[in-house]
Amino acid sequence: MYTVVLLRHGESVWNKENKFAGWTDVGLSPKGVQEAIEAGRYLKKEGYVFDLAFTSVLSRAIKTLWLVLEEMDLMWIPVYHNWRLNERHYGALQGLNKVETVNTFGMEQTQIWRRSYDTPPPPLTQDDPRWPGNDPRYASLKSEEIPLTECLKDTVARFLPYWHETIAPTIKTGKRVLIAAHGNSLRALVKYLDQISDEAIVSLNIPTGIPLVYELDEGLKPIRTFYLGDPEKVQAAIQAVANQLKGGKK
Ligand SMILES: O=C(O)[C@@H](CO)OP(=O)(O)O
Repeated sequence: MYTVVLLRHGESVWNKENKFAGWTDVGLSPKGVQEAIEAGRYLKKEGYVFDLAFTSVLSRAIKTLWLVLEEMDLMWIPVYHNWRLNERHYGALQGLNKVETVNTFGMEQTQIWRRSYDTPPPPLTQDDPRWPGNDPRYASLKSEEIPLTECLKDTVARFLPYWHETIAPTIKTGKRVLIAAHGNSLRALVKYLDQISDEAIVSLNIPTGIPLVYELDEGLKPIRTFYLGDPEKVQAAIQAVANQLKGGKK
């Protein structure tokens, strides 16, 4: 049996302000820093150890991983960064407040952009300052790999090659792996591992800063999955993510 731990970054400044972030490189809020430290403490207390870690190229996931590894006395393990673990690109919604988006475009449309499997938000144009193509961390990407927007289906499509080519083979060598990433890149992985349908994935939400443990069989099929934390608090945190559009006028 293999054990892999997935961790969404701690609360970001834009999670706190309830803004769509996507590939915007926002940092952790003070609460997010605390969540990451507590996740590290909890993992250590429960006896988890990692041989290596994977993360995105976005600071909120990297910083979360740093804090976790510091708490676990594991700052020395190899860490691999890859853009394929980035958050889903939120297109022209990046930077907009979620409730204000509901007020402008309506709940139904906003919910489709936020959670439908295959309808992406409106795209950026390449002259938009939010376009990632001028950012040096994406310099090695082909232009067709740099998203202008993404639905979850697109995130699954760009994430899975990294899973199949790098992460899954690493797990199969027996290495104990931690993946620090984002709400929607982890939803993409959970969808794949648990074979969740396109319809059911709409209502799956992942809370910030709470380790999600997967015990996998030899073929990397899930045997048991659980969050490390008080079940009531975990449920409340999941519900809070689901409720982020609430409070709008339409
Ligand atoms: O803003 C984002 O990039 C994501 C994660 O914070 O938001 P959501 O949960 O609405 O998909």
